[in-house]
Amino acid sequence: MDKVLIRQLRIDTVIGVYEWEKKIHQSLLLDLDMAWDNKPAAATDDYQYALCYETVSNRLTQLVTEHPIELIETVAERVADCLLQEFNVTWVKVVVMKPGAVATAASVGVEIERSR
Ligand SMILES: Nc1nc2c(c(=O)[nH]1)N=C([C@H](O)[C@@H](O)CO)CN2
Repeated sequence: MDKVLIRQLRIDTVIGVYEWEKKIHQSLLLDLDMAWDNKPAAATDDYQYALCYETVSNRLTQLVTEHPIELIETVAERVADCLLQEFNVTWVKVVVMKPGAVATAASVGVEIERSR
């Protein structure tokens, strides 16, 4: 299966369940695997057939930062839903990491796979 990948997309936003977290910005790091047939873009060298990783990155940053969110699970689900609905992706793996959330862990996060 062909994919378009985004790695370590940093999104600074209001995220967390505790009151103190609702007053600050914290970084999330997103890894995205998106099923996409890359052959048409490669065969024509035409951008219109490509899933634009820049457009996706900008849209997801807007989506995640537009409202405060408590759980990283909610972030992952909203991101997956956006990719399936708005970008015509048929399968996606979304990893959302919240580095620094647990002082004794390098990072913590969630991973989901969704399809339509
Ligand atoms: N499974 C999850 N557990 C926790 C989350 C979360 O989003 N998903 N969030 C928190 C707090 O916001 C934490 O990150 C504060 O350091 C705790 N557990």
